[in-house]
Amino acid sequence: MSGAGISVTGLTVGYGGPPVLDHVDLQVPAGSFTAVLGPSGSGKTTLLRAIAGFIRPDHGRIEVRGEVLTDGPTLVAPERRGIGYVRQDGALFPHLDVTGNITFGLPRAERRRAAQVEPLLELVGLSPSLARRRPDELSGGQQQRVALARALAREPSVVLLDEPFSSLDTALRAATREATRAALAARGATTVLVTHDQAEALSFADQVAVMFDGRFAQVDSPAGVYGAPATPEVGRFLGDAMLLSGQAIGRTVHCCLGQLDLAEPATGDVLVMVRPEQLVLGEPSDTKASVSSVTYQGADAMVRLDLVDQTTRLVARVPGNRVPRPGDQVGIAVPAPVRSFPQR
Ligand SMILES: Nc1ncnc2c1ncn2[C@@H]1O[C@H](COP(=O)(O)OP(=O)(O)OP(=O)(O)O)[C@@H](O)[C@H]1O
Repeated sequence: MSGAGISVTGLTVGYGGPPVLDHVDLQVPAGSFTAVLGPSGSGKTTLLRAIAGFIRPDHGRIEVRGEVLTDGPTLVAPERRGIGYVRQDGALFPHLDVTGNITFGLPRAERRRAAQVEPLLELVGLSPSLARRRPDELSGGQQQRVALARALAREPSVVLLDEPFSSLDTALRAATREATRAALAARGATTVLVTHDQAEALSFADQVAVMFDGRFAQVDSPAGVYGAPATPEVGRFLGDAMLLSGQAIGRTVHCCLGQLDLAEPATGDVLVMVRPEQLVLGEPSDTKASVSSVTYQGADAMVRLDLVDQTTRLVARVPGNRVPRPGDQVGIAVPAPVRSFPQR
């Protein structure tokens, strides 16, 4: 197995009914970060719970650090897996202070050594002055970091994070995510993060596994799933994407935006995927459009366009200092090669 991290093979879970996970394979190299990204109900938490040992699957094998933990009759108990698991809600004990929460799972002799809590708090970006506070005296982001420190206290080499940042507001979310990633990287932990937030998955992970209906549609680098999605559905799920009908011949495709270069050769009827940042607006040219509306966002703006003489509606992301006005006529160029999918 690659780097003796996590290896999942043929994992099928049905909870007594039709499969919620259907022959799922996943390799997470040791010390790397994988994000499992998918819509609500696609099976992400089920996968994490199976790796943690809370579920006996119908089929499949789970190895961690080269050791078989789940396979047929073999089901190593969760507490014997050496895996840290951070749940969505953090789940701190309300009657224990920060130190009590962090040391809770440790052997009794180690619990008394409060000194070891301080480096853990620093590792997750929390001030040691918070050590005696109870959870209700902490912000949501601080509580999440305490939950992470608790998971790290046993020094697990594998950490599973189930949407741990979803209850936080945008700024706190980014800061907590970065502190968490840095803390895990400092420990060399093998990490799986479950999320339905594509920006979170792309920024956190070395590898993104996109899950729909209990199967992985694509497992690839962040640039791979965003820039070269395996299917139109993956393309749409990873960010804004326009899918336009076209005819491909080799490295060229004809569509409503004219003749565009293809990143990969194709033939016949295709769907062309164009992301808003790939449209470059300029002086009216062969491909003309009128601006129907603009949403200014500071650094950039989303410009909705109607192609002249056609019914096609498009959206372009343009720099915030070069924003056209509604009613303007503009030319559209697509200088970078685009992706296409066979028409089904
Ligand atoms: N204990 C259970 N018994 C029966 N069905 C379950 C159980 N837990 C989850 N399911 C079902 O399995 C499917 C996948 O659930 P899961 O929680 O793994 O999805 P998810 O992708 O993590 O969703 P979310 O993003 O909403 O947390 C859902 O249809 C859910 O209803």
